[in-house]
Amino acid sequence: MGRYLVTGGAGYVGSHTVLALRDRGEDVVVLDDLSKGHREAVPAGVRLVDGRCEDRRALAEAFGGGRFDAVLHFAALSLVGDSMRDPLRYMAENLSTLSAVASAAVQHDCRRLVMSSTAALFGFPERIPIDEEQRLGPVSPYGESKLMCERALDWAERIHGLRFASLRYFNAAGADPEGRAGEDHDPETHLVPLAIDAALGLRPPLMVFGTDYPTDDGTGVRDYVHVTDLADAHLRVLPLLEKQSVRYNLGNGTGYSVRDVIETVERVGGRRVPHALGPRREGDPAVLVASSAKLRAETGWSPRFAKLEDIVRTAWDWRAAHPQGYAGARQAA
Ligand SMILES: NC(=O)c1ccc[n+]([C@@H]2O[C@H](COP(=O)([O-])OP(=O)(O)OC[C@H]3O[C@@H](n4cnc5c(N)ncnc54)[C@H](O)[C@@H]3O)[C@@H](O)[C@H]2O)c1
Ligand SMILES: O=c1ccn([C@@H]2O[C@H](COP(=O)(O)OP(=O)(O)O[C@H]3O[C@H](CO)[C@H](O)[C@H](O)[C@H]3O)[C@@H](O)[C@H]2O)c(=O)[nH]1
Repeated sequence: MGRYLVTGGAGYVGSHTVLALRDRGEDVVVLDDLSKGHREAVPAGVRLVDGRCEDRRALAEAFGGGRFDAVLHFAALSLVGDSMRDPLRYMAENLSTLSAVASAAVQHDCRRLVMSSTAALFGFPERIPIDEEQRLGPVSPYGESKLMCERALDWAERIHGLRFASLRYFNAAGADPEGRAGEDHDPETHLVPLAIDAALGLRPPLMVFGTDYPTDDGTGVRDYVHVTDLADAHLRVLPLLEKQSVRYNLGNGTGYSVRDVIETVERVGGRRVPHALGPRREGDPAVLVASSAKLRAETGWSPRFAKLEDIVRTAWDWRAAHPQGYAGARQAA
């Protein structure tokens, strides 16, 4: 059994990765300030340190209980639109959060770290699918902040021997297939939960951002990857860190348009998705689809939920069972 620290483990991708680690019998500590995450998303048997990654006392408490085999770092500000309004906060906070956690890891003799990176590193990509050789060119402070984090880790490796994996997720979606966790953001900006909530009548009609993209149906195309498959990728890169640091683009490799997502939600849920057509959202590329060939070849990773319909079904089931998200679980407790 190993010991792992998961920062941001009360959040969406982090909590699903905590479940994957626990399912494997690992010992897990979560460090999360609950600014976006939920206490109820941290499963029983996992210690939650409620504090900020930049806070020395919280770090000392998290690292205090014994040596970690690796740190999985999810905690970050992660809203692209928000970052366009508050660029310096995004740059400063995402870098200082990563730096504080990486320094503490080195100090406590843990030299393995996995970081959540993003497709936003590539900005408006030159070619589809996007492999690791493509030019990095973020077009938002959020993307830029994650690129700075990757560069900081390069230096930490050279100077402190801290090995790292940077996983550049494309569009995380779906929920734990056993119904133990799901997506509950406030504000919610992601397409799949917004479309589901519109269908369930939990939110206003969905606004389709742009119908004049150079895509088959004019709407934006993305690579939706199941959150449990993302969690699995984290587990699979851990053994590689014994030898080297790695960077992988992480998606299913198939693009679906906004209209595809709407139709899929309607099919899965058996209800209409009320929606209106609107202008493009500033900074949105037309198409983002990953090549995860390198990850597949080097770790054997392969998505269990390759079809959009299967991803959407898990998200639908969780939301239909938790119309108030984790707040419902709080009231029931
Ligand atoms: N969701 C996606 O589609 C997606 C895509 C690409 C990359 N990412 C990256 O993956 C990671 C997880 O994303 P998510 O969707 O699960 O986000 P999330 O907001 O659900 O989770 C982040 C968690 O970190 C916590 N947190 C934030 N700042 C903190 C701090 N300074 N100290 C302690 N805790 C802090 C929040 O309370 C939250 O629980 C982020 O780094 C994000 O940038 C997400
Ligand atoms: O209300 C909405 C929300 C989204 N969209 C469209 O749906 C697609 C997906 O949008 P999301 O907001 O769900 O996801 P993004 O592709 O914008 O963002 C994702 O990829 C980014 C990198 O580009 C970041 O990593 C971010 O965290 C991650 O969620 C886009 O074409 C977007 O224009 C709509 O039409 N209406």
